[in-house]
Amino acid sequence: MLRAHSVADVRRAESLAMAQLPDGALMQRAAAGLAAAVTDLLGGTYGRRVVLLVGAGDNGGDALWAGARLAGRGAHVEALLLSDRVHDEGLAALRRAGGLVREDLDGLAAGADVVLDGIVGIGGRPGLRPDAVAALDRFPGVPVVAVDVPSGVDVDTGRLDGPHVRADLTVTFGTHKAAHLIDPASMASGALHLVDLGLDPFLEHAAPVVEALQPDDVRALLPRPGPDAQKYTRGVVGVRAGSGTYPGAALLAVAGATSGLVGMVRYVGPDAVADTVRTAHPEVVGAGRVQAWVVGPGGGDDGAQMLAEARADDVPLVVDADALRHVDGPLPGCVLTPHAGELSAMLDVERTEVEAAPLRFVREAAGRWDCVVLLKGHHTLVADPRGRVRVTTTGVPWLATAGAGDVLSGLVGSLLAAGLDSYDAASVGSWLHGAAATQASGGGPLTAGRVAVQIPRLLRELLAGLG
Ligand SMILES: NC(=O)C1=CN([C@@H]2O[C@H](COP(=O)(O)OP(=O)(O)OC[C@H]3O[C@@H](n4cnc5c(N)ncnc54)[C@H](OP(=O)(O)O)[C@@H]3O)[C@@H](O)[C@H]2O)[C@@H](O)CC1
Ligand SMILES: [K+]
Repeated sequence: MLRAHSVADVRRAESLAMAQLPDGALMQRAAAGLAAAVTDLLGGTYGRRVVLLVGAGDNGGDALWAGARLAGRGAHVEALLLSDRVHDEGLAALRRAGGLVREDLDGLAAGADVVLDGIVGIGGRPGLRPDAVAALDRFPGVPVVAVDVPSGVDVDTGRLDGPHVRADLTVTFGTHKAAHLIDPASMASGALHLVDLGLDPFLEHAAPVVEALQPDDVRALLPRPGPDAQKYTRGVVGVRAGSGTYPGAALLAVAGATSGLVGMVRYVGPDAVADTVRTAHPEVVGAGRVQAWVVGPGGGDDGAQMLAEARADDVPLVVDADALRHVDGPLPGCVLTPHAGELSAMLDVERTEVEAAPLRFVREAAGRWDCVVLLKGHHTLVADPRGRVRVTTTGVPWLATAGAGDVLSGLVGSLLAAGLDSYDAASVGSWLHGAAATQASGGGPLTAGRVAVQIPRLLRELLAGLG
């Protein structure tokens, strides 16, 4: 499991670790890891041109010490100091290694192979000062490596408030921070590289702000049939979706549900849609007992009725699309799967507010409806009423395509019916959905149907230990 911790917990862990180490040891570990990552990015050091943007704190100190290491190995390193006071020892080390130091933009070289953003780290406030913005503007198209976090983002929430760095790579220290994983800041972090500082023993009891499932976690959680399995004991999922206007949503939700994780899939909906569903999926049967219902995709005006009928069975539900606006009270054990527009309507706030602070609103929704809420986005969030949050880091931008959400709700429903609790079902389903999309995309466009077809292949690889 990948975990992101709060700034307060990182500070606590760092001070406990530092109490057992010689002065400056953690910064040296950070700088060594940073220099190695920059060397990898550049494919070497000799003759490479490196610009350091250096702020007042230890984040600038990391950049200076890493710059000294790179200069020692033949890189041409120039540091722009963005504050009157910067890390003294780091500055002296850079000078000793032959690095150049500038106090304003004028003397700075015009080109560079990489810019290191050591403006601010976990001690920074959101936004950037004009001198930092001007310095970044000087290097259009040059790869930016953020030191610990892209400067200017809100580290604990992932919110953006004013200008900020857009990194190609973020080299972070000790543990991940929320801003690396949570939208919109996650989009400013680029690729992530974690440098181990030996903080894990000191973070053991700190609850993460968010966590992200990894292939081994998903493999361990996947339901699999025992030797005495029967179709009913494996779980039965029912889908109430589709309408005369949106028959395709029923097909796609059923396609997500028939990924092979349950013993049986039922479909209940208008006769004409049911015929189409059964033609495409002959294994799907009609009404009967289920362990979970998927309600709402393409339901149109029937959303309220679909939800009422599914609730009558007293089994866990996945509530999606046209059923979401009819949720009128707590739904313990269930999963709601809104996108930002649907959640904003449910909470009666502007969509832009939800997009600016998805972590806040997904938590609020999980508390309000006493159930798991899966908020779809670039990095989908899954929150439970206890305040736990998982973030999905699988997937590709091509997955933003019509019908992808229908496949997801069917998939999550099948995991619920197979016996996973609502938090695991939603987060594992979202992980699988993103990973299947990445495979199906192969770097190019994809349709929702192809994501569904890919899921059993992905499961096969995961179960074989290839994921
Ligand atoms: N602790 C450890 O063991 C280790 C820590 N490590 C490293 O330390 C980093 C944390 O360092 P830190 O605490 O010195 O804070 P940091 O983020 O550098 O800057 C704070 C200063 O910036 C300023 N400032 C604030 N907002 C600003 C803004 N928007 N724009 C511009 N300036 C702004 C503010 O000063 P002022 O406002 O007074 O000018 C304040 O003094 C951490 O991210 C990691 O990289 C690693 O070496 C591993 C070991
Ligand atoms: K930074």
